Amino acid sequence: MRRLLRRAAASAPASPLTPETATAELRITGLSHRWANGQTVLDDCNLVIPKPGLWMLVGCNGSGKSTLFRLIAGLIEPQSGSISTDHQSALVFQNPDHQLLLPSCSSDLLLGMDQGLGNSERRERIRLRLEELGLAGLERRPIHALSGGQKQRLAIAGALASEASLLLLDEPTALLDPDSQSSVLAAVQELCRRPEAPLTALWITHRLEELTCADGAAEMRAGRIGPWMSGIKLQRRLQHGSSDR
Ligand SMILES: Nc1ncnc2c1ncn2[C@@H]1O[C@H](COP(=O)(O)OP(=O)(O)OP(=O)(O)O)[C@@H](O)[C@H]1O
Repeated sequence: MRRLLRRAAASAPASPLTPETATAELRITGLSHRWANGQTVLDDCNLVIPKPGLWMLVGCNGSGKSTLFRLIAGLIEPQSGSISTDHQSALVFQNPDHQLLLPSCSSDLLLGMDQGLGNSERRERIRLRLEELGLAGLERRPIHALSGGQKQRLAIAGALASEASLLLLDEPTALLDPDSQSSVLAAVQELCRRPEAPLTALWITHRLEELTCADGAAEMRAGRIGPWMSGIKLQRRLQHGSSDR
């Protein structure tokens, strides 16, 4: 398996992995980020995703959640600290219309696929990706004829078409009605809990009811990440206005 290790240029060169590092799906150590205007957005963040599953982050606007995702996805280089994972990551945004670029379901999935694959292999992968997101048989469906929930599930299928196994979902249900919200959440939950090759998903939400579906949940506050706890426990804490820190 590939292991990606991004660390700040100023820190020591990448060393052989310790056994402890090797078992985590994602390990973030001492990660800080400051914007050019001097604002510290992430302040010595530490996070370990110990196993595949659906892991949720909550935090008020501006607490640094999306910046953290951009660092994990490699869109920004760490200024200090390190990010280590075996997985290829892919981002899924709030609005699938910003992510779906081609006119039909299959053409959109093709875009993210390894261009070296043969036609039958591509067709089979498209079929599988659609099936696992509850979109079986919609290869030729124009994207404008999908519901909001179907579009978001297609965006997730697109992320997986690139062979990503670490999904970074940034408020993927914020624009959806309750039924579509449930369909997206259930689809991701199933992918994260399937017996074979379960995915690891990190999911940002402001919808506290979603926390009950998480395998673990943590709060981001002023650029720091709190400890993992059960989604129900974090939900209760936030509803009652208390916090660990
Ligand atoms: N490219 C940038 N340059 C300067 N500041 C930025 C940049 N991107 C984000 N910020 C600032 O960093 C802070 C954190 O932004 P971020 O988008 O990570 O927060 P968030 O927790 O995802 O918020 P929200 O819940 O509103 O999406 C904000 O104050 C934002 O204005």
